[in-house]
Amino acid sequence: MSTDITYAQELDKEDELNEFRHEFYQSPERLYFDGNSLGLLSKRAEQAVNTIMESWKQYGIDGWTEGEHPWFYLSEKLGRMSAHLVGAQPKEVIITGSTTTNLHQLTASFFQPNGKKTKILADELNFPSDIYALKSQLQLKGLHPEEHLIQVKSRNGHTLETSDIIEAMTDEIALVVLPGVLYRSGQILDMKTITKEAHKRGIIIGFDLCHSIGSIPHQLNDWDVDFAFWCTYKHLNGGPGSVGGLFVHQKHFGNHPGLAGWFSSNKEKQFDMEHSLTAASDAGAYQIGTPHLLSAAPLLGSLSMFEEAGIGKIRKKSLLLTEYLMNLIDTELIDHGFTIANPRDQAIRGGHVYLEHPEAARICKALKANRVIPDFRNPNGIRLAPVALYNTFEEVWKMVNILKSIMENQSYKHFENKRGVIA
Ligand SMILES: Cc1ncc(COP(=O)(O)O)c(C=O)c1O
Ligand SMILES: Nc1ccccc1C(=O)C[C@H](N)C(=O)O
Repeated sequence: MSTDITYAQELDKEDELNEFRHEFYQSPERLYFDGNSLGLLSKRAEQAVNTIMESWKQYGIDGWTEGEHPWFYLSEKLGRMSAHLVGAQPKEVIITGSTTTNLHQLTASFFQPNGKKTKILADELNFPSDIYALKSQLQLKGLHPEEHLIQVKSRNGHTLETSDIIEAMTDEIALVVLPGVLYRSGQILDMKTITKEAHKRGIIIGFDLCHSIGSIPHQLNDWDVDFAFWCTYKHLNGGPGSVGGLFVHQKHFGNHPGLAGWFSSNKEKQFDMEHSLTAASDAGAYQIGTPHLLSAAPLLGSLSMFEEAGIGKIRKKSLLLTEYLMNLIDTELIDHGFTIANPRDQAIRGGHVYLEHPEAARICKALKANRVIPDFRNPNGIRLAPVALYNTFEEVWKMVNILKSIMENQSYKHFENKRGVIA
């Protein structure tokens, strides 16, 4: 592979998603590689917020049923628009809540300790919020997390072995909750095999898709996954705090939600104001209260880009970008003490590259001072996400060369090797 910038420029010419980049607000002097933490704003997402504001302006309360996107049906509509990203039937997805509140809802609904089966299986590498939620759900059922939450260990601190996960599925496990893609190493778990093995043992299984949705394809319905949940502010570019999503397999339709509210209702019945809930007959049943419309609105714009681009093309470009980035790191940064700690194998490599370095915290600060935006993850990780819809190969080239000069001139030493508040 050539390390010349002209090679990167050639790759950009062949990029079939090229046009989408111009739809995002990209500052010309900034190189943004943090789309796995907060995706960039697109003009379509901005426009969609204006459209919802306009219906509020024009219709007041009647915006629930009037206007371009009647609010009463927006969560369902956005669910249908997201279904192809997770391989779901349209009615299996709803846009609602946040990652953590959806996990609470789904655990309250699907974790039914019974007889010997009283434990939840998770892993030791998942994002803390999921672990906090699972522990508190156990406590609500009067179960001690120290005893009832089992966390699969990682052999190398970065990845999980499918065989270790399966081995941990003992006859005491009632529920498994795992990430689809690990937030640090970017490893993709074999959701299909793990689901099959869980079901063989009579265990319900759900996945956190925060780092996989919009980055890799999924086949949740075919894989027979029981439930999944995710945020929409990373690869889906819904904006800070945008409304999350969840999937419930159609085989569970008709069950009562663990945490009910009037938006769990069948829509025809909702305004009958009865005190006994008739829950929606699809994933809509897992909604609770009034949708956060202004935080859902950007998704109308951003999801339309995914419908047009298609997750297949997005994944293809993402793999080329991360391959190119790793190759450049191998050749240009070899002498500077970096380790590529994400899997290289395409079958289990997610959408970002994870570098480790003992000086990672201050290297990230030096990158930011040079207008390159990575993110730092404790204790020594640098995440770099070249995003298919808006990053170019040339940007990857520039970023690696800036990183190289920071290492060569040791300018990172001007900063303290300590994380900031957020990263
Ligand atoms: C894997 C994972 N789960 C949960 C969360 C937290 O979710 P939220 O703050 O959207 O509830 C994040 C990131 O914030 C995450 O990366
Ligand atoms: N929600 C946030 C709010 C503020 C700062 C970061 C986040 C993240 O989403 C971090 C992300 N979950 C991560 O994988 O590190």
